[in-house]
Amino acid sequence: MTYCTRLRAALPQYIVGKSALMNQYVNSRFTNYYRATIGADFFTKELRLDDKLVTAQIWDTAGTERFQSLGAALYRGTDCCLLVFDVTSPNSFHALETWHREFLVQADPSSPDKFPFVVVANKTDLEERQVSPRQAQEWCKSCNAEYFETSAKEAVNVEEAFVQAVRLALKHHEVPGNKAHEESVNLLEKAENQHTKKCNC
Ligand SMILES: Nc1nc2c(ncn2[C@@H]2O[C@H](COP(=O)(O)OP(=O)(O)OP(=O)(O)O)[C@@H](O)[C@H]2O)c(=O)[nH]1
Repeated sequence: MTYCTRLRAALPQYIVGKSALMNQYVNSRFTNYYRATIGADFFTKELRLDDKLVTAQIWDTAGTERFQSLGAALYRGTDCCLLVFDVTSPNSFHALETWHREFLVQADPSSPDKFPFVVVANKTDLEERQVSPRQAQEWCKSCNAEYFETSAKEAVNVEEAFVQAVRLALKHHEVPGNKAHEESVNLLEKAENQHTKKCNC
């Protein structure tokens, strides 16, 4: 059975390493080269979770673009949101509050207080850390978000963070009445049709 779920990396306007995290998770690669994301990038990743084959759609949104300008359509139907900050940038950490709030406004989930968030503290390989794990964990507790410390550069905890996001996304997706439920089912049908076509060729 194939499950299809959607995640978004909705992130503050700092170059916190969103694309690097994606690249590490999807392609097992890292580069020091910086290329700004324009609009949003889209990736898929297939993974086996327990007995289920899951296709995760992961959206990497541009950190330099105003959140609102991307439009609610991009955020609706999301099953889980990853909020990323850079542990060497207190500003990127403080911006999480705004991104968290704005995401809920734009995505407009059926039960905002139950919507799953994963907070990712990235660039932990750097020595000039300025946001402590305790500080970050306290904030996560206040909004019921799960917390991971990562280094996209050294491939530390990246897979763990994404896999947990997929688990939470599936759980959210399976709750009838969630807006994401219907949209994801449509996506699943599309994927199956494509698969049949491929097999017939
Ligand atoms: N040392 C270190 N550098 C990192 C890490 N992750 C990303 N970087 C670097 O940080 C810079 C920005 O990374 P990106 O992944 O492009 O950042 P982004 O958040 O996607 O930026 P936008 O696309 O502008 O939103 C790049 O030069 C990366 O090489 C990390 O874990 N450790």
